[in-house]
Amino acid sequence: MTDLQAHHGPDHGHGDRHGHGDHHDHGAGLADPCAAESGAERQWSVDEHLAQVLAAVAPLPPLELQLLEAQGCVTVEDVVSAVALPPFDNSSMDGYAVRVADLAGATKDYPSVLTVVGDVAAGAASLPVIGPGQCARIMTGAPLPPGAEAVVPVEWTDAGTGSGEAATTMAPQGAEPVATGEVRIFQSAEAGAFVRRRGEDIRVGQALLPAGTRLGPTQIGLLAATGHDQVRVRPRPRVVVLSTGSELVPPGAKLGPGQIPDSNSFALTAAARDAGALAFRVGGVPDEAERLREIIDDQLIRADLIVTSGGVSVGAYDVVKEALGERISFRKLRMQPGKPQGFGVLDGSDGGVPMLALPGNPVSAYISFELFVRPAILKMLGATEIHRREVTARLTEPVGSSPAGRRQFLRAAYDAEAGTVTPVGGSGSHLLGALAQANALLVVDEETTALEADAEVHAILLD
Ligand SMILES: Nc1nc2c(c(=O)[nH]1)N[C@H]1C(S)=C(S)[C@@H](COP(=O)(O)OP(=O)(O)OC[C@H]3O[C@@H](n4cnc5c(N)ncnc54)[C@H](O)[C@@H]3O)O[C@H]1N2
Ligand code: MOO
Repeated sequence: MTDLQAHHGPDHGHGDRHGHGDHHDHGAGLADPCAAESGAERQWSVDEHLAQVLAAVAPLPPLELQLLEAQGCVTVEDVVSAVALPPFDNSSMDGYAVRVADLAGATKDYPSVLTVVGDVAAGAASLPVIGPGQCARIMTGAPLPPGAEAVVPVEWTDAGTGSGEAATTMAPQGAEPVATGEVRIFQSAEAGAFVRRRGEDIRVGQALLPAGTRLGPTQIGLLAATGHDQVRVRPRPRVVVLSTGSELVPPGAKLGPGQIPDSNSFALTAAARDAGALAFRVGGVPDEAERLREIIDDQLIRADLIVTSGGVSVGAYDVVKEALGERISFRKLRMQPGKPQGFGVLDGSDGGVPMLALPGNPVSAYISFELFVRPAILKMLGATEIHRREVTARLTEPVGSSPAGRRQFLRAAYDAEAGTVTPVGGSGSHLLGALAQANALLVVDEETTALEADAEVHAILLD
């Protein structure tokens, strides 16, 4: 017995109600493999297993990361702005920087005629001083020159062409851009018109992002805009994903008799990345315990978490169990799919490395990931919300049978507008087609063996 096994909860040895009318449709009319019961062996609830997994993982120690390395990571301290945004008063339009008194009463028929004393492009370092009767050509984002109080867009002017017509661009076709001479302005403007004021977005000393913020594109943009090139976050957990099975070949390879493409390592690696991990896919490992042990021991050096699929049941070639039976705990969970699971903490060179051994059936592996691995990754990331959103919805059609004593997770389509959930495909753990169409998991609790249409149900949203 491993340490983990020694931590079994109070119902150790109770077994469950499984096996007593515990039949459910596996979608393809096959007998339920989960229905075979193994005597009084203790079975774990979903919540007990999850609690043990979460107790064994901790938020990773923080690091300073370059902004783009920190995407998807969670900040560990409040970030305060040392600068103002915008950093200086600047123009929001291509046009002319003016003094408002010079435009009093300006109209199409009686334009104000101003002398253009300079040209201010975005990034301009030296600025002309605008005196009475003067203006400067100015571009969007360029600093407002001293003396100017407002900007008029080029469309309110003749752009210096002398034509008396409103301009459509700063450089009318066929004409040279004019930053000297005179410009006619056909409308008056208020002080501050088309000027973006220093600090109107962010003030110096303003809190930008509180500790615990998950950095998405907009937060990264804000950090860059306020001059941060690095940010202190918890790094992404490094997750090594391994699939086991001698029948597996890489997708795209020619299939020999009995062979199938390895899909789990792809789905699980993608799911780990989606959760915010830095995931490494280690291709299918054949059912050879010694080989698997070597590979896992090699991976320990770079892993914060190891996830395997397959080889955890009771078959003759259940290689994960064979290879690691002494180092992690294997148990049965009161859930469908996902009954057989392994979990433990392996000794790494730099401390313990949690390992979750998920069942090989592709739907079981994915749903197990959603329920146990994803929250573990999010906890390591330091996220405050580690679970998917759950909703209550109205079931559109009956669920004929659900195994007693097991929490069942059915693939489902959730319609947020209608507030409904509809099962998609059967409950078989090999039915990947419907999984790819599902956006939710319909949860049928342990006590419920059938559901009527219109029943109020719980669903876990997958996106
Ligand atoms: N006698 C019993 N047999 C089974 C039981 C049981 O209680 N008694 N449980 C069944 C349940 S439930 C599950 S789930 C599976 C779990 O088995 P393993 O984790 O040992 O998985 P494998 O046997 O390796 O594979 C199962 C199935 O999935 C396919 N598979 C595996 N890996 C991949 C992959 N990377 N990509 C695509 N498909 C994969 C594999 O070919 C098998 O068809 O055990 C039941 N049996
Ligand atoms: O139903 Mo198994 O539990 O296919 O994962």
